Amino acid sequence: MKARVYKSTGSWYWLKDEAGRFCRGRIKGVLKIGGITSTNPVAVGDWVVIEEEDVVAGTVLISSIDDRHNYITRTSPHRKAQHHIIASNLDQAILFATIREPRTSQGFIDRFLISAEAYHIPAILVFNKADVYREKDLEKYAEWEDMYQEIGYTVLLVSTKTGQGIDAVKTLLNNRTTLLSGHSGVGKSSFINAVFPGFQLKTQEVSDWSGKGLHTTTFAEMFDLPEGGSIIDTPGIRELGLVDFSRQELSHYFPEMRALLQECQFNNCLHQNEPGCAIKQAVNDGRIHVDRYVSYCTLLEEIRK
Ligand SMILES: Nc1nc2c(ncn2[C@@H]2O[C@H](COP(=O)(O)OP(=O)(O)OP(=O)(O)O)[C@@H](O)[C@H]2O)c(=O)[nH]1
Ligand SMILES: [Zn+2]
Repeated sequence: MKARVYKSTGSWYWLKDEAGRFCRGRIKGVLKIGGITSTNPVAVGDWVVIEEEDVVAGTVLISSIDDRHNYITRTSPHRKAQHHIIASNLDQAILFATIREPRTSQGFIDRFLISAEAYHIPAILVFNKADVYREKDLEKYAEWEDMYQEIGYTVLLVSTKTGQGIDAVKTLLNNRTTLLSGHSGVGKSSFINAVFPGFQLKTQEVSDWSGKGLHTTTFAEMFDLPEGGSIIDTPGIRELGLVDFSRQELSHYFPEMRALLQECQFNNCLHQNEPGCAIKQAVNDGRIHVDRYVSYCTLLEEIRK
């Protein structure tokens, strides 16, 4: 029978089988996944095959893991030798951000988007605390909304306080597995509490099964939403780390640059001062937003060769 992993504590896993029953499972023998060595072979979000172990105790054995359509790691998706998979099979990642109290920086937003691109996870931007935005903040929001929508990202303005825009986010969560990310204090918990009353209670129940209390800071955990779909919200992974890749790869994770890369005169162009650079041309023409190009240059500086 198939089951999905909701929580991992190292040696035991909390699973939900196809019939909707929760059970506790552990790994049967040695599991190999596509030749990858991982410090935790089974991750939250994985689909696995289970076999009955102890019917009375309700425990099962995990005998194999289905291929993952994507996953996030603590270090990097490219450092295969030592990576630690935190969560898998994500349909989307939402970044909660704010224009005020406090202002999320564009650098942080772009970092998140680039990581999501590198992990092959569709990203959504949700700007919260609309109720406190002043005119200048709303102008900034409008500017970012234009800039990011133009590239193809979904951008929403919400307030968990007044309820503005909340239904639109709720709709996006339906029947999907969503990773929630964002700086501390942007209102992720407020959002969950506002749209899913009673959810807190449920988290408690699920987390108590091990009898060891909550260890959510180190281990990812997935929760079902009452109206279908599930979210992964773990403090330790709220800020998707910048993945580890080469300087050459960086522009591939900017969707607005990706389409133009073939047009640069040099195929190893880093879009700095090279002649015949299609990216710089597009920045000059206004087809690529100059602020996104600045983010690109800043990140390029940070990446060692
Ligand atoms: N004005 C206003 N304040 C909000 C809104 N949403 C959340 N807050 C406040 O922002 C603060 C942080 O909210 P939380 O929901 O705890 O933020 P969080 O993202 O879960 O933070 P961590 O749990 O630290 O990651 C709280 O004081 C909330 O009351 C909003 O829409 N408007
Ligand atoms: Zn170029």
